[in-house]
Amino acid sequence: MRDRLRSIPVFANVAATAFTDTNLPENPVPRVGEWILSAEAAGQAEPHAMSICTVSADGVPSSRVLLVKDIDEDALYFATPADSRKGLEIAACPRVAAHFHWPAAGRQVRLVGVAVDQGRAASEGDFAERGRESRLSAHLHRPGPLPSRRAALDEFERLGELHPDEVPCPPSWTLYALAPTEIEFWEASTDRVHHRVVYRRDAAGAPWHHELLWP
Ligand SMILES: Cc1cc2nc3c(=O)[nH]c(=O)nc-3n(C[C@H](O)[C@H](O)[C@H](O)COP(=O)(O)O)c2cc1C
Repeated sequence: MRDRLRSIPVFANVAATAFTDTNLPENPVPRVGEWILSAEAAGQAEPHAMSICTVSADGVPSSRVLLVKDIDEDALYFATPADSRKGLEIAACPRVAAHFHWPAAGRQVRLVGVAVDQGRAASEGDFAERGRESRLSAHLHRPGPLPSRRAALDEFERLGELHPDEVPCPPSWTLYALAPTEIEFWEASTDRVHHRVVYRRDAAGAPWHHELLWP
């Protein structure tokens, strides 16, 4: 395994860098969206998927992948059930870390911030924009173990019959804003002298400061 893993190419698709010290915006949040779109243009599948790490009340971290639904000047938005593991952990500790890796673009972004519940109207608005199967599958979220895959398939079919037209938004479906206080942009360079810049601010809404970091 060791030799096999060490033979896998890295940064194979790195293009000429567009990341320059003179091209740094004052507000880095929209730049995350720009990097998502340029990763898509570079051929990255699901470039809007980020891993997000939460922490349990007793300090045990856990991470999973979520889709980013929107980005504005101040935050990234994601949606998930509030009674999921991540939702319960956010309720106990809203501080989260998130991460994108776009191999097709040779880039990553790391974020630290707080997750903020956007309320029922925004959550229902997000739910309404999901495809029918995704709306139905949101109703399959239950606590505890699943007895068999058959049970989930049967329940999915039952839900489809129960809701032939409109699929109601589950009360726990929640749109969250991830308002970052730290964002680090990383871009590979073929000479291995990679680029890093970190932005920090004291709180959401406060001014951003940035500095370059050693590779
Ligand atoms: C590409 C991808 C996108 C996903 N998008 C979402 C999403 O937007 N919302 C969500 O609740 N789960 C999404 N999931 C599933 C989560 O990764 C996770 O398995 C699920 O939400 C349960 O997480 P939890 O037990 O940590 O709460 C996605 C998974 C993948 C691989």
